[in-house]
Amino acid sequence: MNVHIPAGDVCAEVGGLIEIETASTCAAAYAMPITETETVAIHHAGGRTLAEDISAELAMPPFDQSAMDGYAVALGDVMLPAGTRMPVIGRIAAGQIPKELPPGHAARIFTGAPLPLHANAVLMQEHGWRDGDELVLNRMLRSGENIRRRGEDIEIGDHLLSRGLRLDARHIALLSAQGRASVTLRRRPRVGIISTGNELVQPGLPLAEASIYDSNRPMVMTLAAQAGLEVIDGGCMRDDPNALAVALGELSITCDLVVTTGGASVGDEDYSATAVARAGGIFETLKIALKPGKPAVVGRVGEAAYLGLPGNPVSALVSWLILGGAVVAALEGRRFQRPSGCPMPAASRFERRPGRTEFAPGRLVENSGAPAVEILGRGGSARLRPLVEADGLVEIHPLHAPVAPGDMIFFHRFRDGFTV
Ligand SMILES: Nc1nc2c(c(=O)[nH]1)N[C@H]1C(S)=C(S)[C@@H](COP(=O)(O)OP(=O)(O)OC[C@H]3O[C@@H](n4cnc5c(N)ncnc54)[C@H](O)[C@@H]3O)O[C@H]1N2
Ligand code: MOO
Repeated sequence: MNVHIPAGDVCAEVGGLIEIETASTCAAAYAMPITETETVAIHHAGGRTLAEDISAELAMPPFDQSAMDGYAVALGDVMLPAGTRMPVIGRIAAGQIPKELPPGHAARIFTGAPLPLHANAVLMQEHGWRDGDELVLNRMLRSGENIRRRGEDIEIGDHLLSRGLRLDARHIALLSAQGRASVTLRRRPRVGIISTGNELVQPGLPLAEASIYDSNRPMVMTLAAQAGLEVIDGGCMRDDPNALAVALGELSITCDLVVTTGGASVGDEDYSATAVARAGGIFETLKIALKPGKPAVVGRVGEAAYLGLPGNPVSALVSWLILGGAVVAALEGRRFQRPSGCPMPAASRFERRPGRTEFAPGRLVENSGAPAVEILGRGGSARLRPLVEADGLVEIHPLHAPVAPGDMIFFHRFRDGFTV
């Protein structure tokens, strides 16, 4: 059955265009959260979504230890002044089990080595010198100096990480330090990606007249892979809604999300919504208060979420970051939080009309010694060069028009999380 849900039923409309947040919510509503989990070796878990809550099973540090190369000193409650002398007995390297240190004595010790019993301070080796078997302090030493105490970072039972978290290198380090060789993760979302357009030619083949090379599919496949998804290449298809419907139906059997680029707008040759309907899916055509990335189709085919990105390459990129980010988060059972960007002053004037949130390529520059961002590539949703010359995307508020030099705009540095 073909079901078309008019945009107004679900989405709040603002001046004929829907707000970005509403569009993201609409897109995400079609995603069915993945419930399957799998156990994965810790060094393959980066970028994946945690499916278990993690509590500390190990205190960290696990034992009292030296934070410096130097001398462990059993100084009792007193503070030792510079010039103090004491006998040095023993040597403790990392990994060795120390003997008890009698009060008033010192032992050579190295960073990470366990403190001997009674030692309660470590003198950095730069702060003392050896006179035969004796250590001479050349500065004062207080109890507790240069010691990492057992459990001072983490105590057994502390809550560490919550299910739904996307793991990065910091989390992998913490899990490894806890002795975890593997973790339970949500299965990776599987995304099938198709580009559409009679004008498209595959890179590597000769370019026919009135044709361009397909750049969207490789770009979105790369973005999806960077977001930790399993990517299935659905190929490049002609503007034929029946053939596209068949391809969507096939991909929806194995994929959690099917993405097309092109044909998302209002032209007679824009077939993505028609193809979804012919595949038996449901959809909404969105007109979003977003520049570029105004048109998009969201919906579902079978059990797979569907996302029809606009054909212009920069539009496809922005639309993927905004809508794709929301759909992927929903599939992974995460709450989608669109990165807020970092406030930065604009380096120069940027003319624009109010109404839509605008994303434009931006380059970091220095303005009278202070960092600022220069907006590149005026109005070019089809222009890849400014995108490549940029350090990130600037985000301009819908009502901020025009942008004057020094005005605050929001900068999203490429790879600062704004890669989904
Ligand atoms: N009358 C209107 N026309 C258009 C509107 C509108 O509101 N009213 N919106 C414009 C906007 S904004 C965008 S964005 C585009 C979106 O168009 P479609 O999603 O239908 O995409 P196409 O028409 O198929 O292609 C647009 C453009 O992008 C090129 N393209 C398409 N696929 C690829 C690819 N895989 N690699 C590289 N380039 C691609 C295509 O050749 C076109 O130049 O619609 C506007 N029109
Ligand atoms: O939205 Mo179109 O994406 O302005 O180029």
